Amino acid sequence: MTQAARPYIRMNGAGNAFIVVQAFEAPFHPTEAEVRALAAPEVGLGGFDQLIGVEPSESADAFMRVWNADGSMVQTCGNALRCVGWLLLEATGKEEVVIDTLGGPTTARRAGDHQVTVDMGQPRLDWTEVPLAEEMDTRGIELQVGPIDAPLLHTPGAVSMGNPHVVFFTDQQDDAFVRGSGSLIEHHPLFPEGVNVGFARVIDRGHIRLRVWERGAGLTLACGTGACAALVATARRGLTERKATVVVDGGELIIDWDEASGHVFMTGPVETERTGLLPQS
Ligand SMILES: N[C@H](CCC[C@H](N)C(=O)O)C(=O)O
Repeated sequence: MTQAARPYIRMNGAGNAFIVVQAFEAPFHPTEAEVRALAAPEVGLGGFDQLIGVEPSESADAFMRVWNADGSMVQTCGNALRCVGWLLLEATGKEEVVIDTLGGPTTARRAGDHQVTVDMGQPRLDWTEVPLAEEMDTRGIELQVGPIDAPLLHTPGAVSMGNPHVVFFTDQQDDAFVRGSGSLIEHHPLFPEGVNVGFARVIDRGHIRLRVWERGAGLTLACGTGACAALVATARRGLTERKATVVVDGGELIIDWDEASGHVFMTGPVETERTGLLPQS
Protein backbone atom coordinates (compact mmCIF):
# COMPACT_ATOMS: atom_id res chain seq x y z
CA MET A 1 0.00 0.00 0.00
CA THR A 2 1.59 3.31 -1.04
CA GLN A 3 0.57 5.96 1.44
CA ALA A 4 2.28 8.96 -0.24
CA ALA A 5 0.50 12.15 0.75
CA ARG A 6 -2.81 10.57 1.64
CA PRO A 7 -4.70 13.13 3.78
CA TYR A 8 -6.57 12.19 6.98
CA ILE A 9 -8.77 13.93 9.51
CA ARG A 10 -8.47 13.04 13.21
CA MET A 11 -11.92 13.15 14.79
CA ASN A 12 -13.70 11.87 17.85
CA GLY A 13 -17.28 11.08 18.71
CA ALA A 14 -17.75 11.55 22.48
CA GLY A 15 -14.08 10.67 22.82
CA ASN A 16 -14.11 7.59 20.54
CA ALA A 17 -10.96 8.28 18.50
CA PHE A 18 -10.86 7.95 14.71
CA ILE A 19 -8.50 8.55 11.83
CA VAL A 20 -10.75 9.26 8.85
CA VAL A 21 -9.19 8.70 5.43
CA GLN A 22 -10.80 10.07 2.28
CA ALA A 23 -10.82 7.29 -0.35
CA PHE A 24 -12.88 8.94 -3.08
CA GLU A 25 -9.99 9.45 -5.49
CA ALA A 26 -7.91 6.37 -4.71
CA PRO A 27 -8.84 3.07 -3.00
CA PHE A 28 -7.67 2.64 0.62
CA HIS A 29 -7.43 -1.03 1.56
CA PRO A 30 -4.68 -1.46 4.19
CA THR A 31 -3.76 -4.93 5.38
CA GLU A 32 -4.33 -5.88 9.04
CA ALA A 33 -0.60 -5.39 9.67
CA GLU A 34 -0.65 -1.95 8.05
CA VAL A 35 -3.62 -0.88 10.19
CA ARG A 36 -1.85 -2.06 13.35
CA ALA A 37 1.28 -0.21 12.27
CA LEU A 38 -0.67 3.04 11.81
CA ALA A 39 -2.23 2.59 15.29
CA ALA A 40 1.19 2.42 16.94
CA PRO A 41 1.70 5.54 19.11
CA GLU A 42 5.16 6.27 17.69
CA VAL A 43 3.76 6.68 14.15
CA GLY A 44 2.53 10.11 15.13
CA LEU A 45 -1.20 9.79 14.44
CA GLY A 46 -1.83 9.73 18.21
CA GLY A 47 -3.25 6.21 18.15
CA PHE A 48 -6.91 5.50 17.33
CA ASP A 49 -9.78 3.18 18.27
CA GLN A 50 -10.84 2.76 14.66
CA LEU A 51 -9.41 3.64 11.23
CA ILE A 52 -12.14 4.81 8.85
CA GLY A 53 -12.13 4.82 5.04
CA VAL A 54 -14.75 6.91 3.20
CA GLU A 55 -15.36 5.60 -0.32
CA PRO A 56 -17.72 6.38 -3.21
CA SER A 57 -21.03 4.46 -3.25
CA GLU A 58 -23.56 3.77 -6.02
CA SER A 59 -26.48 3.72 -3.59
CA ALA A 60 -25.51 6.17 -0.84
CA ASP A 61 -23.66 9.43 -0.26
CA ALA A 62 -20.63 7.35 0.76
CA PHE A 63 -19.49 3.88 1.84
CA MET A 64 -17.75 3.80 5.23
CA ARG A 65 -15.20 1.04 5.92
CA VAL A 66 -14.15 0.35 9.51
CA TRP A 67 -11.00 -1.24 10.91
CA ASN A 68 -10.40 -1.71 14.63
CA ALA A 69 -6.96 -0.77 15.97
CA ASP A 70 -6.03 -4.48 16.00
CA GLY A 71 -6.46 -4.50 12.19
CA SER A 72 -9.78 -6.38 12.07
CA MET A 73 -12.31 -5.05 9.56
CA VAL A 74 -15.78 -4.85 11.14
CA GLN A 75 -19.37 -4.25 10.11
CA THR A 76 -20.04 -0.79 11.50
CA CYS A 77 -19.19 1.91 14.05
CA GLY A 78 -21.87 4.16 15.49
CA ASN A 79 -19.68 7.05 16.62
CA ALA A 80 -17.79 7.04 13.32
CA LEU A 81 -21.12 7.16 11.46
CA ARG A 82 -21.83 10.38 13.32
CA CYS A 83 -18.38 11.82 12.50
CA VAL A 84 -18.49 10.85 8.81
CA GLY A 85 -22.11 12.03 8.76
CA TRP A 86 -20.98 15.44 9.97
CA LEU A 87 -18.32 15.68 7.25
CA LEU A 88 -20.86 14.75 4.56
CA LEU A 89 -23.56 17.09 5.92
CA GLU A 90 -21.04 19.95 5.92
CA ALA A 91 -19.70 19.09 2.45
CA THR A 92 -23.08 18.61 0.76
CA GLY A 93 -25.24 21.13 2.63
CA LYS A 94 -27.90 18.41 2.82
CA GLU A 95 -30.07 17.99 5.93
CA GLU A 96 -29.69 14.20 5.78
CA VAL A 97 -27.12 11.87 4.21
CA VAL A 98 -27.01 8.10 3.66
CA ILE A 99 -23.89 6.18 4.63
CA ASP A 100 -23.53 2.54 3.63
CA THR A 101 -21.41 0.07 5.64
CA LEU A 102 -20.78 -3.67 5.73
CA GLY A 103 -23.54 -3.73 8.36
CA GLY A 104 -26.01 -2.01 6.00
CA PRO A 105 -27.03 1.59 5.16
CA THR A 106 -27.75 4.24 7.80
CA THR A 107 -28.95 7.84 7.65
CA ALA A 108 -27.33 10.73 9.48
CA ARG A 109 -28.89 14.14 10.07
CA ARG A 110 -27.89 17.35 11.76
CA ALA A 111 -29.05 17.70 15.37
CA GLY A 112 -27.41 21.02 16.24
CA ASP A 113 -23.91 22.46 16.15
CA HIS A 114 -21.50 19.51 15.95
CA GLN A 115 -24.36 17.23 17.00
CA VAL A 116 -25.48 14.39 14.71
CA THR A 117 -28.31 11.87 14.91
CA VAL A 118 -27.85 8.51 13.18
CA ASP A 119 -30.56 5.92 12.54
CA MET A 120 -28.85 2.68 13.57
CA GLY A 121 -31.77 0.54 12.35
CA GLN A 122 -33.40 -2.26 14.30
CA PRO A 123 -31.40 -4.21 16.91
CA ARG A 124 -30.99 -7.89 16.08
CA LEU A 125 -32.11 -9.88 19.11
CA ASP A 126 -32.16 -13.54 18.10
CA TRP A 127 -29.24 -15.69 19.35
CA THR A 128 -28.42 -16.57 15.71
CA GLU A 129 -28.08 -12.85 14.85
CA VAL A 130 -25.79 -11.74 17.69
CA PRO A 131 -24.40 -14.40 17.00
CA LEU A 132 -24.12 -16.86 19.88
CA ALA A 133 -22.64 -20.36 19.59
CA GLU A 134 -25.77 -21.94 21.12
CA GLU A 135 -29.49 -21.17 21.51
CA MET A 136 -30.24 -18.84 24.45
CA ASP A 137 -32.73 -16.16 25.50
CA THR A 138 -30.75 -13.04 24.59
CA ARG A 139 -32.51 -10.99 27.30
CA GLY A 140 -30.36 -12.84 29.83
CA ILE A 141 -27.73 -15.28 28.62
CA GLU A 142 -25.86 -17.77 30.80
CA LEU A 143 -22.14 -17.05 30.63
CA GLN A 144 -19.39 -18.59 32.76
CA VAL A 145 -16.52 -16.12 32.94
CA GLY A 146 -13.72 -18.14 34.45
CA PRO A 147 -12.34 -16.85 37.73
CA ILE A 148 -14.47 -13.70 37.77
CA ASP A 149 -17.07 -13.33 40.54
CA ALA A 150 -20.17 -14.46 38.63
CA PRO A 151 -22.83 -12.54 40.64
CA LEU A 152 -21.28 -9.30 39.35
CA LEU A 153 -21.66 -10.60 35.82
CA HIS A 154 -25.03 -12.34 36.05
CA THR A 155 -27.20 -13.09 32.97
CA PRO A 156 -26.12 -10.25 30.68
CA GLY A 157 -28.11 -9.18 27.63
CA ALA A 158 -26.90 -9.95 24.10
CA VAL A 159 -27.67 -7.61 21.18
CA SER A 160 -26.40 -7.01 17.64
CA MET A 161 -26.42 -3.50 16.18
CA GLY A 162 -24.82 -4.91 13.06
CA ASN A 163 -21.93 -5.88 15.35
CA PRO A 164 -22.03 -8.17 18.40
CA HIS A 165 -22.53 -6.84 21.96
CA VAL A 166 -22.96 -8.36 25.40
CA VAL A 167 -24.17 -6.00 28.14
CA PHE A 168 -23.60 -6.66 31.86
CA PHE A 169 -25.75 -4.93 34.48
CA THR A 170 -23.22 -4.14 37.18
CA ASP A 171 -22.21 -1.32 39.52
CA GLN A 172 -18.57 -2.35 39.25
CA GLN A 173 -16.98 -0.31 36.45
CA ASP A 174 -13.42 0.36 37.61
CA ASP A 175 -10.62 0.05 35.05
CA ALA A 176 -9.15 -3.18 36.48
CA PHE A 177 -12.53 -4.95 36.47
CA VAL A 178 -13.55 -3.72 33.00
CA ARG A 179 -10.17 -4.52 31.48
CA GLY A 180 -9.88 -7.89 33.25
CA SER A 181 -13.43 -9.06 32.48
CA GLY A 182 -13.64 -7.45 29.05
CA SER A 183 -10.46 -9.00 27.72
CA LEU A 184 -11.61 -12.44 28.94
CA ILE A 185 -15.10 -12.17 27.46
CA GLU A 186 -14.16 -10.55 24.11
CA HIS A 187 -12.96 -13.92 22.78
CA HIS A 188 -15.24 -16.22 24.84
CA PRO A 189 -16.28 -19.31 22.81
CA LEU A 190 -19.97 -18.36 23.23
CA PHE A 191 -19.28 -15.54 20.73
CA PRO A 192 -17.98 -17.07 17.48
CA GLU A 193 -17.35 -13.60 15.98
CA GLY A 194 -15.99 -12.14 19.23
CA VAL A 195 -17.95 -9.49 21.11
CA ASN A 196 -17.95 -5.91 22.41
CA VAL A 197 -18.41 -6.01 26.20
CA GLY A 198 -20.57 -3.35 27.90
CA PHE A 199 -20.71 -2.69 31.67
CA ALA A 200 -23.95 -0.79 32.33
CA ARG A 201 -25.00 0.81 35.63
CA VAL A 202 -28.64 1.98 35.56
CA ILE A 203 -28.71 5.37 37.32
CA ASP A 204 -32.45 5.85 36.83
CA ARG A 205 -35.06 5.08 34.15
CA GLY A 206 -33.61 7.82 31.94
CA HIS A 207 -29.87 7.50 32.56
CA ILE A 208 -27.27 4.75 32.15
CA ARG A 209 -23.58 4.97 33.02
CA LEU A 210 -21.68 2.78 30.53
CA ARG A 211 -18.13 1.64 29.96
CA VAL A 212 -17.22 -0.60 27.02
CA TRP A 213 -14.34 -2.95 26.35
CA GLU A 214 -14.47 -2.90 22.55
CA ARG A 215 -13.72 -5.92 20.35
CA GLY A 216 -10.45 -5.17 18.62
CA ALA A 217 -9.82 -1.87 20.41
CA GLY A 218 -10.05 -2.40 24.19
CA LEU A 219 -11.40 0.12 26.72
CA THR A 220 -12.50 3.21 24.78
CA LEU A 221 -13.96 6.55 25.93
CA ALA A 222 -17.18 5.82 24.08
CA CYS A 223 -18.82 3.16 21.91
CA GLY A 224 -21.86 4.21 19.87
CA THR A 225 -23.21 0.77 19.00
CA GLY A 226 -22.40 -0.19 22.61
CA ALA A 227 -24.59 2.64 23.90
CA CYS A 228 -27.41 1.48 21.60
CA ALA A 229 -26.97 -2.12 22.76
CA ALA A 230 -26.98 -1.05 26.41
CA LEU A 231 -30.23 0.91 26.03
CA VAL A 232 -31.90 -1.99 24.21
CA ALA A 233 -30.70 -4.48 26.84
CA THR A 234 -31.87 -2.36 29.81
CA ALA A 235 -35.20 -1.45 28.18
CA ARG A 236 -35.88 -5.13 27.37
CA ARG A 237 -35.36 -5.86 31.09
CA GLY A 238 -37.76 -3.04 32.03
CA LEU A 239 -34.92 -1.20 33.81
CA THR A 240 -35.15 1.99 31.69
CA GLU A 241 -37.49 3.76 29.30
CA ARG A 242 -36.91 3.23 25.56
CA LYS A 243 -35.12 6.60 25.49
CA ALA A 244 -32.25 7.42 27.82
CA THR A 245 -29.03 9.38 28.18
CA VAL A 246 -26.03 7.06 28.13
CA VAL A 247 -23.13 8.62 30.05
CA VAL A 248 -19.81 7.36 28.71
CA ASP A 249 -16.29 8.37 29.77
CA GLY A 250 -16.02 10.85 26.87
CA GLY A 251 -19.46 12.47 27.04
CA GLU A 252 -23.17 11.75 26.64
CA LEU A 253 -25.13 9.93 23.92
CA ILE A 254 -28.92 10.12 23.64
CA ILE A 255 -30.34 6.77 22.58
CA ASP A 256 -33.97 6.43 21.47
CA TRP A 257 -35.39 3.00 20.59
CA ASP A 258 -38.41 4.16 18.64
CA GLU A 259 -41.47 2.01 19.35
CA ALA A 260 -43.24 2.55 16.00
CA SER A 261 -40.30 1.76 13.69
CA GLY A 262 -38.23 -0.39 16.07
CA HIS A 263 -35.23 1.67 14.94
CA VAL A 264 -32.58 2.87 17.38
CA PHE A 265 -31.56 6.53 16.99
CA MET A 266 -28.31 7.82 18.46
CA THR A 267 -27.54 11.51 18.95
CA GLY A 268 -24.24 12.90 20.14
CA PRO A 269 -21.28 15.22 19.61
CA VAL A 270 -18.60 15.14 16.93
CA GLU A 271 -15.25 16.91 17.10
CA THR A 272 -12.66 17.52 14.38
CA GLU A 273 -9.23 17.58 16.02
CA ARG A 274 -6.74 18.04 13.18
CA THR A 275 -5.78 17.08 9.65
CA GLY A 276 -2.53 15.61 8.38
CA LEU A 277 -0.92 13.20 5.93
CA LEU A 278 -0.58 9.47 6.54
CA PRO A 279 3.05 8.35 6.72
CA GLN A 280 4.40 6.70 3.60
CA SER A 281 4.69 2.93 4.05
N1 LIG B 1 -15.18 -2.39 18.15
C1 LIG B 1 -16.40 -2.51 17.35
C2 LIG B 1 -16.38 -1.51 16.16
C3 LIG B 1 -16.43 -0.04 16.63
C4 LIG B 1 -17.68 0.27 17.40
C5 LIG B 1 -17.68 1.57 18.21
N2 LIG B 1 -16.49 2.37 18.18
C6 LIG B 1 -18.94 2.38 17.90
O1 LIG B 1 -18.92 3.61 18.03
O2 LIG B 1 -19.97 1.73 17.59
C7 LIG B 1 -16.53 -3.95 16.81
O3 LIG B 1 -15.51 -4.64 16.70
O4 LIG B 1 -17.66 -4.34 16.50
